[in-house]
Amino acid sequence: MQNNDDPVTPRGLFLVFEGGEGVGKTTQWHRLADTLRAVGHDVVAVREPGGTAAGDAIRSLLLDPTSELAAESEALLFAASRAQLVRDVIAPALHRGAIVLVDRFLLSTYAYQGAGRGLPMSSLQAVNAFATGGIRPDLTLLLSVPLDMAQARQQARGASDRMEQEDLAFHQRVRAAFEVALTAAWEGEHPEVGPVVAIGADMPVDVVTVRCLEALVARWPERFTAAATAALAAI
Ligand SMILES: Nc1ncnc2c1ncn2[C@@H]1O[C@H](COP(=O)(O)OP(=O)(O)O)[C@@H](O)[C@H]1O
Ligand SMILES: Cc1cn([C@H]2C[C@H](O)[C@@H](COP(=O)(O)OP(=O)(O)O)O2)c(=O)[nH]c1=O
Repeated sequence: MQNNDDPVTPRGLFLVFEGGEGVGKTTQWHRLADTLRAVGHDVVAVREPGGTAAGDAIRSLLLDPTSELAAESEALLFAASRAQLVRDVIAPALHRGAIVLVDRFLLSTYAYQGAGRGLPMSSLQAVNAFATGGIRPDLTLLLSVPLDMAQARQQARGASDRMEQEDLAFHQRVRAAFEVALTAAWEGEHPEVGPVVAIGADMPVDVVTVRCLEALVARWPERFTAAATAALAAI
């Protein structure tokens, strides 16, 4: 296990999927993991909250519609799950050179607990710096679709959790926060998030996968051209 006195110096690649509910993050996270493994990459795919025994217990508490949590407790629980995931899974995988794909990370906290719940950004940054020990994504793929499409996809998926049950105004604040994260000014103020790239996800699943891979090829051509070629051939 890492501790905060032992800085993480990863060799692998840390990639994050972000966006509101129903944009297709989980679908693309699965597909990208499968596509990369098929061409021989060592891939570790985990989701937040969760991905460890403690994190999965925290996830149940956070998403259970009957849980009554103050906004501050909620933020600390998301951060606790993240702290465990970084130390048990993400940092060790990066050290051995794996590609780590995470379904949600810091940006979700800023959008949901910051914009959604109205907690101060400086507190969230401090708590999360402690939680992550300073480990930073190499790239965040921020998926977006028009609101009506996200809602239709969400309804098709069924049963809603504690966060999904929040009102429309909450989800509009979350959505707006994700959009702001694409601006150069926001990125400049949040170096801990790393670079963020927008992926238009309002297309068939296969096409969105190719878009994700193209974003990776643009940064790391040697590493991802084979996977992108295979994904294109599969359409
Ligand atoms: N590109 C797409 N086109 C049509 N349906 C999709 C697409 N991507 C995902 N879906 C469907 O939409 C629903 C939500 O997708 P999911 O990946 O769970 O979204 P998220 O993780 O962002 O909430 C699922 O039923 C999924 O099968
Ligand atoms: C990681 C994270 C997630 N969340 C929320 C977003 C989701 O509503 C929920 C995770 O549920 P999940 O089912 O994983 O998301 P999705 O349905 O989009 O695939 O937790 C936060 O509020 N803060 C966070 O830091």
